[in-house]
Amino acid sequence: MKGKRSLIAIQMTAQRKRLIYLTFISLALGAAIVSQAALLAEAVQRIFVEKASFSSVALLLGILLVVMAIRTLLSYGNGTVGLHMAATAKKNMRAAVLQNFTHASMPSSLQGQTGGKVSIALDAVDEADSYFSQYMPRMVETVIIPILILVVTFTQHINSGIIMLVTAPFIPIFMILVGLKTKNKSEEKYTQLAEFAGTFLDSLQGLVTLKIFGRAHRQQQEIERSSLRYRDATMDILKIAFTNTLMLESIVMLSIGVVALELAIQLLVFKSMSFHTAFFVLLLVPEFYSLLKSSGTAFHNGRTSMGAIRKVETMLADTNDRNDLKDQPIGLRTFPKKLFPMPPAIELDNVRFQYAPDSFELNTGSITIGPGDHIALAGHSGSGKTTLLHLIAGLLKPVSGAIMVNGNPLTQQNETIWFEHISYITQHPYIFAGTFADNIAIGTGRKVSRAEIEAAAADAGLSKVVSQLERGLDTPVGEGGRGLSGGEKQRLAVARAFLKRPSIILFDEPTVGLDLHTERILQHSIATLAKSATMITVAHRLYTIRHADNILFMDHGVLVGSGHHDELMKRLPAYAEMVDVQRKGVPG
Ligand SMILES: Nc1ncnc2c1ncn2[C@@H]1O[C@H](COP(=O)(O)OP(=O)(O)OP(=O)(O)O)[C@@H](O)[C@H]1O
Repeated sequence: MKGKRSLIAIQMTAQRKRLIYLTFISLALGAAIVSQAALLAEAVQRIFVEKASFSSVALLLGILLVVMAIRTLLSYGNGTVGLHMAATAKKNMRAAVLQNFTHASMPSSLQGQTGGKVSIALDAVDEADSYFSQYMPRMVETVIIPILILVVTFTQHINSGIIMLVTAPFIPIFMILVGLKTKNKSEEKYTQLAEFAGTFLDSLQGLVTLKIFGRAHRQQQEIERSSLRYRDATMDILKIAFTNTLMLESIVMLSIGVVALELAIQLLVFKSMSFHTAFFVLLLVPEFYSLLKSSGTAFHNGRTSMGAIRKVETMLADTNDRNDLKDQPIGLRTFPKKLFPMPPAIELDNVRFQYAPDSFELNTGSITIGPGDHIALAGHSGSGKTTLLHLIAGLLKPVSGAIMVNGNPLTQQNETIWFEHISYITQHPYIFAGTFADNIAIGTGRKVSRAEIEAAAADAGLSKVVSQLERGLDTPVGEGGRGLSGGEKQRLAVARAFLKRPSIILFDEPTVGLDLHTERILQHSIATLAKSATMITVAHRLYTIRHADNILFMDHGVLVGSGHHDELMKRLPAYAEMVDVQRKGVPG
């Protein structure tokens, strides 16, 4: 965040033109307010003091009406400019948040609770509204109009001007004191809301697990506690708002009273001023304080908004830091495509990786993967197979060492082009709410025909499953693949890969759960897909390990050996032991 401009400053610069409009409208509004008071004072003077006929003041009253209409229009204009500013600012902020989510690196996407992120993207951005729609227009008005009124008052009656000058600062001082507290409270409110949203979504998604473990009631209490914390934070802000209003009203009433008293004494006791001047000043004084008062309310809303904007800012800064943008792949146009004979040769040169300091560490040593090789990553649970797969995929960045693709560092490849060549079939592929066909079609960025989707489904061994469904490929699938078996989800992922025809297949083999028939279908489809591709499999089945061109055997984050099955059986006791356990325990 150091040296970076705040979100508000960025928005203000982007909307400089509207700020200039606000300034001019406020100037005109100030002039209209003073003119209205002057005309009204003149009309009252003529009608009630000088007893002038109606026809002689008709023109004056006409002008007064026009000025009042202009004043209304200017107020409306100020509000409209503020609303436009708020709409643009919210649109920009939401776009920045969405851009941040879509460009987030793998580790960054995995951090934090989904519900919390959604709440910041929606609620916190919405809360930013009043900063631009109310706070800014009122602040511009407050800087211009009260000064204008004060100058006019001084020219009419110095004593009233002095009273106004002395009492006015109490309002901003009070606003600042309250505002500081409000901003902190508002940040707290958004932390509570994000926490509440996160807990709520998490509980909804894990409802079945919670019920099975008899934790539903306890989780319900946790949601209740979380919602009460949010309520308390909101009530704290409301408490400040009510106290704020009470204090502001008191200051304003008292100040107007003092000026009115002073005017009355001058007019009636000392007879040192005319009725016209006294009435003119008396009309200006409430305008002066009402502007300061409304800016006080706007200030409170503005500070609440600032707390929300600060939350958005922190989230953007956090993910930016984690994404480490300066290390992101280079731009699309600068990438030379000829460096990409596919499938590529991949080399790992002493790659070292850690998720966090003092945590699990991965050291690969030197690994070479030839074009079209079928590699099995083997090792005990937690030995770092998936981490290595993510490094090769470019989803994680090495702390030191390099992953070279066709002789070029992977970190310098363009992410979009690199991902165009990869299919990653995880154990739990994400299935979106939609139809089978929609879910298969996302396998490629290009437009695909129905025939292509049907062919991909058939290649992935889904034809039988689909034919048994009443609506076939148009059958809706629940969010997160609800209603599909683990094998069906993986086959859907394979169908996506058939559409894409990747040069590199990264496959996280299912550890458990598939029946022999489904497993054969899956193996067969993946073997077809892998014919013209490099395939790197996190292998749990002995069958897969034995048939690999090369086995990379990992132990506690270190690549302890590589080679063919027979070779490793002779050379590596740890490998032989793992195979032995597999043979005895798990069907290979
Ligand atoms: N996102 C993460 N943040 C921090 N540590 C992680 C993260 N992902 C994995 N780890 C840790 O890194 C180590 C290696 O995990 P990894 O998933 O690579 O092992 P694995 O060999 O694939 O295991 P399995 O066969 O059980 O899937 C483990 O100790 C794990 O706790």
